[in-house]
Amino acid sequence: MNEPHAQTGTAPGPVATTEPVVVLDGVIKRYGEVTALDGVSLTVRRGEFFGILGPNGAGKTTLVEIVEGMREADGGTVSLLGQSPWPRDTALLARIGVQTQASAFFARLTAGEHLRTVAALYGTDPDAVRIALERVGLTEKENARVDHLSGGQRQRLAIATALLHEPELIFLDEPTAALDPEARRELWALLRSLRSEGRTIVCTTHHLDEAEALCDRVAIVAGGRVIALDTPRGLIRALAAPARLMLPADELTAEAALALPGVDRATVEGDELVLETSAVNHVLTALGDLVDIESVTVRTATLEDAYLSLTGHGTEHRS
Ligand SMILES: Nc1ncnc2c1ncn2[C@@H]1O[C@H](COP(=O)(O)OP(=O)(O)OP(=O)(O)O)[C@@H](O)[C@H]1O
Repeated sequence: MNEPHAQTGTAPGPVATTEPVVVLDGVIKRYGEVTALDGVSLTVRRGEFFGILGPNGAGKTTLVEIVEGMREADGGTVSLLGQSPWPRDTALLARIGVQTQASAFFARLTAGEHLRTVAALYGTDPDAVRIALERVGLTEKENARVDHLSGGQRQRLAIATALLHEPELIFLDEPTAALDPEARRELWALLRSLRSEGRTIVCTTHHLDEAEALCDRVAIVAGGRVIALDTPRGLIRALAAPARLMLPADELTAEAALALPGVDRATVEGDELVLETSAVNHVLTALGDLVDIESVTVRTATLEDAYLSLTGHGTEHRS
C-alpha cells in the first residue's frame, strides 16, 4: 500500500503546560467603519506551538499586534505573560521575540553584524550572536552580507533575530513564506526544535500543511472572530469526512467494491476506482483478499479540508 497522505504531525517534545501565557477575552478592534476584531477570546498555554489561521483580512495581524503591544484594543482584555501589553512596557517586550521580516534587515551588513546590532539594541551579551547563528544553522554565513543570503537563510536569520535575547514567547509571521519545499522542511525541523526547548510559539500562516505538521492547537479566525479552536486532529475529526481509498479501476468493479462492508461510496474517476469509507481498516482488510494491496492509496482528511469547510471556501473532501 502507498503511504497515506501526510498525517497530523504534532511536534514531539515536552507537553504544553496549562499555564496561560497569552489570554484574550472579548477583544475588539475597529479601524473606522471596519471591525477587524469582533470579540476574540483565546488562551495560549506555555510550551504550546499555537497557530493562527484565516483568510486574508480576517484580523490575524491585528490580533497578533495587539498581543505584542503594538496596537491598543478598543475593547476586551489582553494579558501577555500575566501583564497587560498596553501601554507598552519595555520590560515585557524583552520577554518576547518577534520574527522580523527580511525587509527589516540592515541590508548592507553581514548576518553577524546585523545580529550584533540587534543584540546591542537589546543590551544582550554579544556571545548571544554566535549562539543564535549556531541555533539556526547559519554559523558559516556570519560574514555573508544579508542581501546575499538565500530566502531560506534569510528566514533563519529572521528567527535568529527573534531568539537573540532568549525570549519565553516567540511570534512568527509566515515563517516559510516563499521557500522551496526542501527549505520549508528544514525550517520546520528548526521550529520543532524551538518548541522542544519549551518555548511558546505563536505562528500565523497560510500554509495549512505547516500548521498541521507543527501546531499543537490552531485558532481559525474569519471576519474578526475565532470560528474554531482545537488541535489539528480535533478539527479534522470534527469534519467527519470519509477517507478515500484509490486503486486502479481495472482491479475491481464499483459494484464489487460497494458490496464490501464499510464502503459508503464507489465511483470511477478516470482510470481509478475511488472508495469512500469511515472504516478504513475494515475496507483495507477486505480489499486485501481481492486486489493487490500495494496498489491502494489512502487519503484521509487534512487540516486544509477542515479549514476550507469551516471558512466556507470549500465543502468537499478534496483529493
Ligand atoms: N491600519 C489599518 N487601517 C484601516 N484598516 C485596517 C488597518 N489594518 C487592517 N485593517 C483592516 O482590518 C481588517 C483585518 O486586517 P488584518 O491585517 O488584521 O488581517 P489579516 O488576517 O492579517 O490579513 P492578511 O492575511 O491579508 O495579512 C481588514 O479588513 C483590513 O483591511
